[in-house]
Amino acid sequence: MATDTPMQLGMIGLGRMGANLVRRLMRDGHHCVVYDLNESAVRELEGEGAVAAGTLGDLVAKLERPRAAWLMLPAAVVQPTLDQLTELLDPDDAVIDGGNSYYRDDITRAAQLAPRRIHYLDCGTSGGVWGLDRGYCLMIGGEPEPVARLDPIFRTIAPGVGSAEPTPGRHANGTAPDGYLHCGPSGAGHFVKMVHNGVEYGMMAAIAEGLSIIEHADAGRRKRTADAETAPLREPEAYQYEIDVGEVAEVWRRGSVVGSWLVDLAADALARSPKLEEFTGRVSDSGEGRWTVLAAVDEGVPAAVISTALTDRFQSRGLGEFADRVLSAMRGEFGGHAEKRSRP
Ligand SMILES: O=C(CO)[C@H](O)[C@H](O)COP(=O)(O)O
Repeated sequence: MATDTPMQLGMIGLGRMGANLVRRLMRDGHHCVVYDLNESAVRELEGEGAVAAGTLGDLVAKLERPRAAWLMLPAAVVQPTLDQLTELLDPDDAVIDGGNSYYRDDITRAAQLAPRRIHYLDCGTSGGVWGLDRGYCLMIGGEPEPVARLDPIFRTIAPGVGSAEPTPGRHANGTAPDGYLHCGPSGAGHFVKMVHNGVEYGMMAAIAEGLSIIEHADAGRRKRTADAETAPLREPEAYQYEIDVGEVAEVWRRGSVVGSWLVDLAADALARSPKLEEFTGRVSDSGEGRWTVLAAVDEGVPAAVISTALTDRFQSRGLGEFADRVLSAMRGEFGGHAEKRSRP
């Protein structure tokens, strides 16, 4: 592949996502000027053909006008970086925030930059570490003109039409079949990406729970002590299966209704480590799940699966421990039920 319309883009933030976006752009014939606080990340991409910048000012100076600068940064450092960067920009330049910022911050930022005619686009970017080869699904918000101007950049980053079968009966115009979509005005891109990540929480939780139920299908074989904490297992003979969950994930990948990239990834992880012993099971969350639930509450829309998946993550980090103590205490109070000190 090689683009018909090579463009120049400044990339600020060369972590796994930013660096691979640059590589994908350069592979397709675009020109990148790159900056990161981590100099070795800059040098590495310079070795691959990017133009290195030592400071934000240097990056701005090396970009042709109207400039386009893409931020690929953790949400917490977007604002300070933007404050410095936009001081150096001119009317008609465009900034694209490709990270996972809160869509409400996009609305504020775009409005603040509008009087200076600096365009601010929000671009939800999904694809993770696999995006270099698979491409990244892009969910874009902002004014139509800069979105149209940057089309060759979005087109290169996105997976392209070949990445999925065409949907029968769906019109073929527009860019969604290529894997990128102008979702609406400022904030709309990150709004759609926020909900995408909420969906991700729910799907991940369902896959994990299903595989866990299968992992425990031998519960009838496990020895229980007389003072076990749990009620006796009903019909132990019904739970006598020792099923290899890695093999189940593998077979689900083939023709099943739940086959998906997330199942592919689960199968991969289980193939490397059947009991996943290197994980403690503390699952982080970086904001999008919470914001999705807040939006559902504001809209008055039921979102039980995503909400539960979010609080499961809190539980995984021990944040439910106090509630568990209160439960245990109440149980002791009303029934004199002593808490079991050790697990069977
Ligand atoms: O955007 C992503 C995938 O689409 C990121 O991987 C996501 O930020 C991970 O989110 P969390 O830390 O909340 O699980």
